[in-house]
Amino acid sequence: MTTRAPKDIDLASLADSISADAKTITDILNQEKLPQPTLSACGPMKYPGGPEMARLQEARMNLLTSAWALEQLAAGPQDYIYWQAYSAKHDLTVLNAFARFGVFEAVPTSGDISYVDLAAKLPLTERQLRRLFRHAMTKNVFYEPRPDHVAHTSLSMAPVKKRSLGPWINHNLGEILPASSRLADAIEKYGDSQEPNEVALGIAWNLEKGKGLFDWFKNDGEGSRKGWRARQFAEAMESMDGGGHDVQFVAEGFDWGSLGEAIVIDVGGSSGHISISLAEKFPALRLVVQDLPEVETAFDALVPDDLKSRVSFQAHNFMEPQPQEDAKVFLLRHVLHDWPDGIAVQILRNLITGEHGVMKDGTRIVVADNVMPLKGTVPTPIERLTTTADLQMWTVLNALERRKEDWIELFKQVDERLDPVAFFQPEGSSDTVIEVVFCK
Ligand SMILES: C[S@@+](CC[C@H](N)C(=O)[O-])C[C@H]1O[C@@H](n2cnc3c(N)ncnc32)[C@H](O)[C@@H]1O
Repeated sequence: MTTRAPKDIDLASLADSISADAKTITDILNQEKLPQPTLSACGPMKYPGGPEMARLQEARMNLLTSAWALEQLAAGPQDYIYWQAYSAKHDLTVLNAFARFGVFEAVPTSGDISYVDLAAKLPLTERQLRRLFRHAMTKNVFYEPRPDHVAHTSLSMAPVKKRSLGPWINHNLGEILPASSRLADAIEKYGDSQEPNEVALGIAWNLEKGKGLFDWFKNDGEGSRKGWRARQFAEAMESMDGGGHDVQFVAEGFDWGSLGEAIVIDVGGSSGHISISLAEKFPALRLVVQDLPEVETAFDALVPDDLKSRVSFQAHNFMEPQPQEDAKVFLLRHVLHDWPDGIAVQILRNLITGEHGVMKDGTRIVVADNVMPLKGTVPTPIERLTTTADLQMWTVLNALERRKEDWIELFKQVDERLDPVAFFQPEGSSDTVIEVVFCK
């Protein structure tokens, strides 16, 4: 894959490639008798994935890349930057308000509703609703099928059909967006600090000195509400199944079937969505999800009855030595990227030297995380997921997304006996699955 030089990008060539890629996608969906993408509320939620859809996914990535450039050329440089600075933040704030006040769910999934009737169902006035909707509709989030009435499009239906998108919006736009807007302030205040507490998040939320993201999540709220942010975060993580983070990629990235009957520890496994999907696919596995105690209620709500005998929850702080001794694999998905090197080293060492002594020979650590790609080696939409994750980690924890050589160096720093034997990035995945073997 090569990056095109700016001088080679023009309106006519973009329009041609968009037309060709759109035709490829349409034809493949027709051949497979699958529905076409649409903004109509009843449309499909996402494109089909898997290795057999590689050609469709490639065309889709090209189409997105070209469409973004087309928008920029159509706007022109001055207007594009001006509009970005002016309008884009409000695209996000309307989504945040819709999620916070239950607007997505309050609009009927078929037919429409008047602004007056909607206001009667919600803690928002008719005037507030009209203003929020008016802006959202410019980006096809809801539409007005007749005057003074609002109805769903496929975009506004997404959080209704996939409930975890609500907590995903609340976390990203309610909690992280105020912090992102303070990144420049954090740079001015802390320079290039690697301390997890000297971050934009702390400035935005006025966090107590020395307290970081997960302390805040655990402790915010009073009485039964205490820890509500940790629970919301766990629900938000469930929506990380799609957009390059599909849960199937963890299953595809390592030969779980070869383990036979085995115990797998899902370290920092949140509400267990990855363990549940592995348990469904690999019936010989037993999985233990370890996370902060505040997350257990979210786990209880998610784990299906028929998997309860094979997927369990254990409250465990990974800053302390590992209590499980019989595991064949420790899985860490989207955990190490949350921490700067010094702390990531400590988390991994706590696995190697646990409460019961040193890890057995041949035990594996499977890491599913971004490996920062070399520039121009992955499609732009996938690259944007890695750069987004990198900035998000910087903003909230002074952590980072690592390049392959950074990962190799990290394992070496932890223990010379750790051998990263495979780096595998499933087709369409933004994450790479890294298999690390402990050899005594
Ligand atoms: C980014 S999430 C990843 C969740 C999950 N592995 C996934 O792939 O969706 C990081 C997880 O680490 C957990 N965590 C943070 N600090 C922890 C600690 N000290 N001990 C155990 N878990 C912790 C958080 O509660 C959260 O569930």
